[in-house]
Amino acid sequence: MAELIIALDFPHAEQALFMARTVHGEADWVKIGLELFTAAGPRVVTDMKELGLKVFLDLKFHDIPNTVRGAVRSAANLGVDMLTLHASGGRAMLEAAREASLTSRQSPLLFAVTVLTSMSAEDTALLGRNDVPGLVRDLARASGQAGLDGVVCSALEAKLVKEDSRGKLACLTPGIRLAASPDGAGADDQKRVADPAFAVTQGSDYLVVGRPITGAQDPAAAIRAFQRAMAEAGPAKGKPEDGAWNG
Ligand SMILES: O=c1ccn([C@@H]2O[C@H](COP(=O)(O)O)[C@@H](O)[C@H]2O)c(=O)[nH]1
Repeated sequence: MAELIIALDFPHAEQALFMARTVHGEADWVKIGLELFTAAGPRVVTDMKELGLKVFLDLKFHDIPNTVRGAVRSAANLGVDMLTLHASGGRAMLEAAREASLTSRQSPLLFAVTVLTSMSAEDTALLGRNDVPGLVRDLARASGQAGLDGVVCSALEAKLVKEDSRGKLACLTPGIRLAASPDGAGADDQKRVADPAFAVTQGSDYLVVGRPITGAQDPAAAIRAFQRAMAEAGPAKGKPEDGAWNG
């Protein structure tokens, strides 16, 4: 069963904790990203853990292997359950991260970011690749070879990653919106977007949702709406043209 992760993108710990208490009991996972961690520091991780929540630390490490090894060790010591690094950091960096995770007491799950969901083929063309799915697949392969647990991609590539890795890599998909609209309305700054049912039918294991929940009038009700859509995902909804658009 796929799990929902709530992205707590706030500038102050108090706001994040207020939201965490509001959604408590509705979701097991929260995501602490660059904005919150930079503002609030490691203490906010401890606070979330004390509330009984699982913490996904989404700092997307991308540096030389020795530095990333140390960063993963530090994050593991904070007690995070999952963290991210960039797949494009190279094989040695990914392996250093894995070694640090495996030798830590907590061994957090490691997910490699393939192509950010805010990027389109126009963006990746600057990196010499205009086939987003192909680039996601290649970066996912490298992540799998380095022994990582999974990758971050959009729901549009989840099926490809699952098939290519023979189900070995878990898929974590941000860019999830309830009302998937072909003209991109409601997508905010996300380019590769899908609705929850589509993500689940494509094999996504973790769906990350921020603003549609944290910006809702009733965040707990919004979480329930996402969970209902995930639970209702039937096999008939898996056609590529349903529930997805590609900006
Ligand atoms: O490729 C990526 C990797 C990470 N994210 C993060 O997910 C959430 C999405 O928030 P929304 O408000 O639902 O758009 C956000 O914290 C990003 O940092 C991503 O969107 N895409």
